[in-house]
Amino acid sequence: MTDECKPVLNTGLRGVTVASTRISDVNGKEGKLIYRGYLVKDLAEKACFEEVIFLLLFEKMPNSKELESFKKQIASERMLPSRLIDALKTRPADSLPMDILQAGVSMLAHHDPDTRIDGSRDASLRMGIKLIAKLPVLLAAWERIRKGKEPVAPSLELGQAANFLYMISGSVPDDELTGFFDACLTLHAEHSFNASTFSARGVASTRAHMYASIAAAIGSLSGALHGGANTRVMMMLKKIGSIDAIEDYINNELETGGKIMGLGHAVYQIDDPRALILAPMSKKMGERAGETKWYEISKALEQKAKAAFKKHKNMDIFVNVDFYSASLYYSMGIDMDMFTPLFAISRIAGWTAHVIEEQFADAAHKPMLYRPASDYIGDYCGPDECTLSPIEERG
Ligand SMILES: CC(=O)SCCNC(=O)CCNC(=O)[C@H](O)C(C)(C)COP(=O)(O)OP(=O)(O)OC[C@H]1O[C@@H](n2cnc3c(N)ncnc32)[C@H](O)[C@@H]1OP(=O)(O)O
Ligand SMILES: O=C([O-])CC(=O)C(=O)O
Repeated sequence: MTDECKPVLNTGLRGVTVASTRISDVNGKEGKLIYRGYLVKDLAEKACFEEVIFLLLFEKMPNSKELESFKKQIASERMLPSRLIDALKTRPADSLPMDILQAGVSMLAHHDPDTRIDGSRDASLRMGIKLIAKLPVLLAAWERIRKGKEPVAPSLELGQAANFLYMISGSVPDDELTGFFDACLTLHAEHSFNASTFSARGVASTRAHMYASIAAAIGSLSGALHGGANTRVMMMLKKIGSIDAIEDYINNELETGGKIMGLGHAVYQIDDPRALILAPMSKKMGERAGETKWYEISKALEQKAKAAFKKHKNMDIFVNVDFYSASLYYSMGIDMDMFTPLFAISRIAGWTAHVIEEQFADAAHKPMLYRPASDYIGDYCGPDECTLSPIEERG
């Protein structure tokens, strides 16, 4: 077969089902996202993030007693080893927070005896809960250390959302701010076999432990085409700067083959249901901060980009989760390079559930070690293998 006749195999596994999952479903046609049977929209409106974590890990919504005890369990696991804080203080202040998180997760493994227990579901669950508790504390500690401040010790009383905002600022946030951030955590918590979750599952499929799997997921989430897009959306909004400059920006990107960050999705063929919830939240948070400019530029950019894609590329384009979270976090006063780490301290809930499912699903649904095939383009020496000549004879 000549090269021209060869089928294109760079499919990114789009539409290929690689395993079953009970954790979530992304319906790309209808724009519906379901966590273990519940619509994400309902969860964001009516449940707190800890209820969602419980649902993802234990396959049911908790009752009040279960929730209280689960919240206490998470709070009791928040403290970081002092040697880890000392290590953070040795890192260059301009290290990327996602790199700090990835390295921090690997360092946390050194302190956890559960990593030494091979193959136990209980140990895996314990490691997952420890990571859910510690990841935001690690991030908040870094946010302060890089600015020359001492970390704030985590609270035993506050929930995940309020405690994180408390640890970065040193003051307890009001209920409105906590509520907004809590909903953001719920909206980002899980999304089936996205790139970072698939990375975690790929590592877990080798029976490596929870920390190894989560470190891989964090690396994957950091990329610009995945979770890293939210930071780039804000950079783009700042570069555009005003509604008047939007059209030129879009035309330039489309003409030069660039990407408009926060648009497009590998699964959704309609606006991302999370973006539909985040857009009005961004507007409200802008009003609260006394600056709606970034929301307004986002809204106008969405409309103009949709029209431009139709005109220039004859295709429909849709907003994804990263599009409005950017202006929302910015209005909350969060630094731009912290947006993707915020994604990580939420998605840790989904990742841990997936690692456990990958390793401990019942026999009928147990996934196999991932090992896809590849198409070797072996045209180095024509149709035959290359002759290995001694080093002194090589050109
Ligand atoms: C949490 C998340 O991970 S959500 C995604 C976050 N990522 C982003 O926002 C980055 C920008 N978006 C993108 O790069 C893409 O939309 C992806 C990678 C997310 C998904 O895209 P895919 O399903 O792989 O589609 P693909 O990249 O093949 O795009 C199809 C066409 O639409 C174009 N397209 C898709 N998204 C965009 C975009 N944001 N800007 C410009 N063009 C785009 C592609 O260039 C391609 O055009 P072509 O056929 O002329 O080459
Ligand atoms: O599912 C995907 O490909 C990306 C995404 O939206 C997510 O991980 O939240």
